[in-house]
Amino acid sequence: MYKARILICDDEVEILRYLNKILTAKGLSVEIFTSGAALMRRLGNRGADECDLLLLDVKMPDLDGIEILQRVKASGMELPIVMMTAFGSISSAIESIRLGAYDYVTKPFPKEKIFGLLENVLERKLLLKENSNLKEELGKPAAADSIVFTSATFRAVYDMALKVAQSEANVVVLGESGTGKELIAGLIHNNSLRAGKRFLSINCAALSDTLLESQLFGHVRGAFTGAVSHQKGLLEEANGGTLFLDEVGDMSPAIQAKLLRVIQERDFIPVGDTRPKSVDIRFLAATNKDLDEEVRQGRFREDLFFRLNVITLHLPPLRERQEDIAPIALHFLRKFSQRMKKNIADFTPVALQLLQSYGWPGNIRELENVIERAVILTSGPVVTAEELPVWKRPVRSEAKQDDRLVPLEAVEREHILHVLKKSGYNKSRTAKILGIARRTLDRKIEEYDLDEARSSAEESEY
Ligand SMILES: Nc1ncnc2c1ncn2[C@@H]1O[C@H](COP(=O)(O)OP(=O)(O)OP(=O)(O)O)[C@@H](O)[C@H]1O
Repeated sequence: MYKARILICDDEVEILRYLNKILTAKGLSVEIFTSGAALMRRLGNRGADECDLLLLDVKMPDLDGIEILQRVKASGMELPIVMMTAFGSISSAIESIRLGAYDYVTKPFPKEKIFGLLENVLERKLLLKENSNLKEELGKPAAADSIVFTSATFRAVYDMALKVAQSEANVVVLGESGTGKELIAGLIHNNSLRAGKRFLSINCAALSDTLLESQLFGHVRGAFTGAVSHQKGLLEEANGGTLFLDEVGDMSPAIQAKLLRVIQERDFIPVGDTRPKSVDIRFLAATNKDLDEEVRQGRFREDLFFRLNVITLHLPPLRERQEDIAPIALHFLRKFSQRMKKNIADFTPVALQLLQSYGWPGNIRELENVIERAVILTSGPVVTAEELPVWKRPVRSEAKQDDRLVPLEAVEREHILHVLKKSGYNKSRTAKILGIARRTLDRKIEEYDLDEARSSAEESEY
């Protein structure tokens, strides 16, 4: 039998004694800490791998619970945290949920409340494990990362996502590549009534039509050459939960028609089968295409669009929320230095300024890659400008374009990228518009790493 391990941190000895008693009586393994510092020492020395839950008091004299929560989240440890708050301090409880706490309980609490919570956490942990196994098979990591931001622009989207999470409405998340669409979809699921059920995701652009169909609908034995056994599809696997359709704008008309039927009739027929199976799924979808335009052009079915797009969330690109760059960069710095067992605490002011003045066409995914690379290259305690490839291309945010004096090559790079994007990365057309030879364009694309920018920013447009 699996014995769950619970960490409890509170400066009130009475509470610790009470929790220790009821939890050990249930056969759980408990570790208690009377101060934030003691808890952090334990996590620092031994990590949280074999721990299932942290019960954490919000108010403590040495290190407050919110600060500990932030540190644990920033470190990338996968430890669900339940905050314990005093009666009446609801605002800090809500703040802690925003910062990634799993839940909160208000003191004094009956033991049923704690047991209920524990059951949820443990069940969720097992489900997440299953979930990530399945998702690994599909070649994508699970969306269990924490969401970091400080900007009001992102907060508006975040709050809206939490609001719609409670409803059963289907949601379309729009945004450039790498802006966090899948992360937001995961947030919606985790805060919905379906949170205890599965969250599965599939990239509709990455698979051929036949493969996408059999992944979604499953197939019976002998349905097509190579179908040697019966296989459940994601619709069946996600039953009761949420299915995230990434790059939904790339779905072919044939699959669109089949998906519409699933949403309307709440049933589907596996490939090669004759009997429909009923399903109850919430659909979340994302695309970096302009879906309205796709509908106008007749490439995306209007009826499916309306069914999926009950609510739309627009994720702003990183260049429009410059204040988020530093906290997110720091979050990745901690995550990667911990993973690579390095002790890199910060960026030099110049390095940070470079990160903040760059345009991030590949958004947060590009920032993540840049920081991962920097952590590999850094041997000292801080990341300097030398380790950041963006030093070659100090492209600023659009809004501040006119106030800054930037090198000519930065303007040239930006303009070439702009024309490339507008021409759908058609190099001959771009060269013509710019009035330069195709060879010259190729050279500049290489010099300014524009292929790299394009592959991170425009993958699916390709
Ligand atoms: N606010 C954030 N805080 C921390 N990490 C983030 C944030 N937003 C995005 N990320 C991370 O950035 C990476 C890209 O995010 P995600 O995959 O959700 O983007 P996407 O918009 O779905 O990308 P694509 O359009 O390419 O599918 C992921 O590793 C994700 O965890």
